[in-house]
Amino acid sequence: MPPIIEISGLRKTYSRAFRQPHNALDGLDLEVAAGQVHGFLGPNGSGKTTTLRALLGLIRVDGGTMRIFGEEVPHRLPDVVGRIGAVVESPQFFKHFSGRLTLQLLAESAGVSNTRVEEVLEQVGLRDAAKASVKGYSLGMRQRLAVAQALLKQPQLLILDEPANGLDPAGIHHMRELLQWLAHAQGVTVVVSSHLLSEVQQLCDSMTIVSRGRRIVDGKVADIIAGHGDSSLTVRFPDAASLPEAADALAAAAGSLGEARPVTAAVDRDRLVVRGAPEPAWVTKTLADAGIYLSELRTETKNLESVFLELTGTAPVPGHTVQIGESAVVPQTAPAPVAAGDVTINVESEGAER
Ligand SMILES: Nc1ncnc2c1ncn2[C@@H]1O[C@H](COP(=O)(O)OP(=O)(O)OP(=O)(O)O)[C@@H](O)[C@H]1O
Repeated sequence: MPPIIEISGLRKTYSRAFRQPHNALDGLDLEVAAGQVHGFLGPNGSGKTTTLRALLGLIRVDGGTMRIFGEEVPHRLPDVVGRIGAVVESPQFFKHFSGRLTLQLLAESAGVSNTRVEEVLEQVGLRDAAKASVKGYSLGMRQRLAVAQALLKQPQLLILDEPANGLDPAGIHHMRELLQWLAHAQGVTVVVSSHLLSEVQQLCDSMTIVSRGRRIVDGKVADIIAGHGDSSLTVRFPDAASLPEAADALAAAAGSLGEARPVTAAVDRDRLVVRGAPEPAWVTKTLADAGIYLSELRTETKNLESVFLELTGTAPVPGHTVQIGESAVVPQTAPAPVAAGDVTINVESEGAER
């Protein structure tokens, strides 16, 4: 099955008063496969919201190609917009309406039944607060209402910008279960941009990490962590004077292992950091054979946060070539954005380009 979202070589430059133009997207590539939760991760200002807004036809881009459900957007957005639900940036609602009335009005205008309103209220956990007016809703409740709104038309693609924003831990848990259920049981493709790395690690099947408007890495979350998750061992001794001797003993023993991947043992202040050891017991035995006894041996496993920091810390600098994948040859000017029309989108200030 072709990807649900395909973006190639996307470029967006913002002009800024009295300053150099800023390349928010510098040849960004993105692919999202069907029926999974895909995390879109990147440091502040790396271009996530710009990408999502471009995809939804809310801003013009300066180059690149984008496809949703195989249709080129923004040209063909009207053909696919009915299959997309999205929440981009802070949702805006009429404060004096209740959550239920808000959804009922939207449902009516979209030709969706009232039964569906009750279903989505239940799904996002707002049933008990459905009668209350939105002005009394917390940020997290508004976020749930926005997701409910995006779900009304039973979209096949759900795009959420920072969905955990404002949610408490129980709300995050609930949202995670809902999004995973939608993807895994209902076959909805869910794209989630987030800063919450541990949340992405728990929520997403696959992810794309971006930095400075470019893709740094993409793939299954578990594979990315495993691929960059070179765990290390921290070894401490009763006497720090043993450190150089221990490092030498491990280096000598590593030479006879004949492993393709070298074992390294580096002294770092009061500890030895060992990488590439076949197993912790190999370190203990090697040191004991050399007459060196350790006081602590700890495995330091990398998580998504350390992988993210490592990858975005070594991100490409502006103007350099893309690291992963090739950007397509792109037109210099993309067609005008299509109005949001009947897509379920919440934006703070539609199309406003500062
Ligand atoms: N309308 C605009 N006018 C000028 N510059 C903009 C505009 N929108 C975004 N930018 C700049 O483009 C870059 C990318 O912004 P964008 O909001 O896409 O990043 P992001 O990854 O979503 O960031 P965050 O995680 O902080 O939301 C930033 O440097 C931002 O300041």
